[in-house]
Amino acid sequence: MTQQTNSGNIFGGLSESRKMEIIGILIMAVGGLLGLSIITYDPGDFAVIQSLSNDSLFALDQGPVLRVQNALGIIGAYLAQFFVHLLFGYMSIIVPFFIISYGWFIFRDRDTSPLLWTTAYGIWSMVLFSTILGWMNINYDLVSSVWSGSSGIATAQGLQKFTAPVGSIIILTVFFITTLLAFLDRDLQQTVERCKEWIAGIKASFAEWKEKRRQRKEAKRKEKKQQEQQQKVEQQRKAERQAQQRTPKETQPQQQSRQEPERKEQQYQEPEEQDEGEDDSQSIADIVAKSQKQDRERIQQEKEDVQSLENRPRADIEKNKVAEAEEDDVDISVYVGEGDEQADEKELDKQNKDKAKEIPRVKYKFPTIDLLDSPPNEGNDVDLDEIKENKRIILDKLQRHNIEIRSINAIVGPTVTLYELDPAPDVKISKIESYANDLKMATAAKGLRIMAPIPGRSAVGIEVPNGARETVFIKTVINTKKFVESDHELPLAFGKTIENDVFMVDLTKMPHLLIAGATGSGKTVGINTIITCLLYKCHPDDLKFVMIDPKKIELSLYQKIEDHFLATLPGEDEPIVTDTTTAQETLESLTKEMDERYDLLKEGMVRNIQAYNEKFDNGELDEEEGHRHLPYIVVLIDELADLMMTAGKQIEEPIARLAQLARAVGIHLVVATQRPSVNVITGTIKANFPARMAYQVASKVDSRTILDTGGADQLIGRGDMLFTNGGGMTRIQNAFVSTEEVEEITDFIGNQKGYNKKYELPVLQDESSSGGDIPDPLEDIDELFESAAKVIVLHQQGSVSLLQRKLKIGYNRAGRIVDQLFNAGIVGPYQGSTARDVLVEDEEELEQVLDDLDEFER
Ligand SMILES: Nc1ncnc2c1ncn2[C@@H]1O[C@H](COP(=O)(O)OP(=O)(O)OP(=O)(O)O)[C@@H](O)[C@H]1O
Repeated sequence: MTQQTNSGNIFGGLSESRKMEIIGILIMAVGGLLGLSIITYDPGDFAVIQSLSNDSLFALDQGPVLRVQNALGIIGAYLAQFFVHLLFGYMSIIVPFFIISYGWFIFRDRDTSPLLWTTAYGIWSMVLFSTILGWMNINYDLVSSVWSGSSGIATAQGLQKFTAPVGSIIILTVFFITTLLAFLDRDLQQTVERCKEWIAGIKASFAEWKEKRRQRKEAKRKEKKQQEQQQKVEQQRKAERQAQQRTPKETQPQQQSRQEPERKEQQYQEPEEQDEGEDDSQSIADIVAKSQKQDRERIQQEKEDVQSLENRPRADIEKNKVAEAEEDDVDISVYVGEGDEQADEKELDKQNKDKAKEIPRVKYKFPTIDLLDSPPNEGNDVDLDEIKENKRIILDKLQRHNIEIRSINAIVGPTVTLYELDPAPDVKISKIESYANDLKMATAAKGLRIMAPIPGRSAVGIEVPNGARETVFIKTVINTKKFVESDHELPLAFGKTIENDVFMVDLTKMPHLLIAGATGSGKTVGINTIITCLLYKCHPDDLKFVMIDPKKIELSLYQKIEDHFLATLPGEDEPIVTDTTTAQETLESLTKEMDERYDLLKEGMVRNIQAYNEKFDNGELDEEEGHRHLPYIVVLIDELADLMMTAGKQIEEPIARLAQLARAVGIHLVVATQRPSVNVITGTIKANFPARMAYQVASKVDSRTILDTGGADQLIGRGDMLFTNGGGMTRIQNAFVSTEEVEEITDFIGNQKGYNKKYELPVLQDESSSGGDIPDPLEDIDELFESAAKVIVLHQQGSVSLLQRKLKIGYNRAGRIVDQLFNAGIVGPYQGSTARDVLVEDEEELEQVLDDLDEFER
């Protein structure tokens, strides 16, 4: 009794799952043993068993039993006899297979119902196949009865009796095919799908190949066109030279210097051409070409974006309608844009903390949001009386000129209010613009700007400055979700648009920025806004600034962040560049840094700095081979005019070169000037800076110089600005960052321990000295060396671009030849961006030098 209870307890104490596991294992064991007995079936075993008496069967002496061949002994022999001999031959192996499957499902505590269909299908297949094999056995004696079993043979015989051999084989074949199809069904569909995908893949690759071929053709066509243009220029020059030969000799240098800018401009305008014919520079040219293509696409995209901004349906701000008035017969609706959603006070700090943790190279804390001043009074107070008064004046003026307006929308921005006039259908919109001065006088508004029509719309826009303007505090711009959550590499939030939206761009996409504005218009604050945005979003590992400030005071506040964020020339004590010579050297060193970065990109087999850094950070590029993490470099120049006045071309050239080529390697320029005249913002500079920011300027001419159109002369100062990136124009109120705020931020960063070693720009010496990397003249001498020497002596000008043009070779090769000419004493040392002196006077002297060289070689 006690025992029973105990045993009952033993089983009762087992969990349900353990019971299932035990049952599962037992079933699998049964299946396994059955399988073993079937596999080791021996037709002779049954005769052995039958010859045994019952006594010998159970006798302790196992001698006769050992004569049974089946691995499972007598039991195995019985089982195999039943399944293999009597039932379905070796096809019976399906039975233990299913028993094991059921055992496994039970062991794993899985639902066994999905096995039902498979079991039914398995049994049917077993019967069918044993019958087919049986049919073969009886008709052709092809297979032994062990494969079909007695049951298979019996079924085949039965079938054949009623349907004759032909009928039976047809029936069996049909059953066979349908059974096979039932099995293949799902797989077949998948196979078809896979085939379809494969064909689609081939089609896509073909289309891609076609597209690439088209692009190649297009590039070739452009190249050809450029060559033709160049040839034309050449012919023109030839003609000019011929003319020169006819004019007195002393006028030549002047003419030459007049031609020089053209040539150099040309050089910068044709980057793809520079490396033509040089294998080693192909990939750099590729990178440049690709980045330029991306620039073009981006500008196009931005054009569309800006247009869509301008075409934005009024419904966007409709919900913020604050008033509607209908005193006279013209409706006016007043709107105030809601602006962007503010982020949680600590969100940016938290995000920055996480970012800093991810970069262990230096212990760094991002400046916190509480360093920035909160606005004293949030929101935009709308002066309805002022708006009604302005409406009255505008309507009054226009009606006097018989211009009928149907309705007016007033959109109140931080600095100006935009009055959108909907003229009657018969009114010629351009007519309104001609009354701009009248309107200005009537509203007594300084800086009234008319857009007739508003781009992309059939309305006329009149921007009238608000009586009381709102300061856009930098905190209200930085602490928005738009800024905090932005994934821009170098995010810049300039300020707010007329609709109170934060205006944001990515400097990496612009890719350089030209800023102009009269003194006191807000440029320096604008630059501070740019730096502040970057400091709040970028880690010092990813960003360095090069600051050039000839005015000496504007950027001096940033000296404190030198150990973290500033890049300088090696051995330079002053972190902020203030004199022209150092500025020139710094810019040239930056072009060298650019070239070095291109080489690194080429070696890393990537096309841009992001991909390169990703590869480097993943450990795919070896530091020992010179690879390094490349931070973005933002070059800030606050007062280009001062530099241009003293160093002219020597400043212009590296700026233009950087502006044209440096984008892909992460060097971006922000250049500001208070003198937007054509000798400061030259054609070359302008051509390479599509993104421009104009603060208030003195005249329409200045506005045209910077924006290619008027408008900046109508701005009202203190951060009121127009921004264009090649597309439309957006009026923005620049966010205000005070000197105190900048000090707080720079103190916060400067008080932290920075990098042990500052980020140094490359040394320039290599290029100018005779030793170093420059090849020995007697070694690996270029086959065009002699021709190059003749060209240089003939033109008395040691310039790389001259060789490029005359010998139709790439920039790198021409540079190498000039170095060889220097080593051979034919040209003088490197002189920055001016051509080298030619030390050989005429061809006769050159012959002598070349002969000496030949002798020396021998
Ligand atoms: N975004 C702004 N919001 C409010 N006030 C501003 C803003 N920007 C500039 N100001 C005001 O205008 C003054 C002049 O600005 P800022 O020094 O930036 O001009 P600037 O163009 O750099 O002049 P300069 O070329 O003479 O250095 C500032 O002291 C400030 O009071």
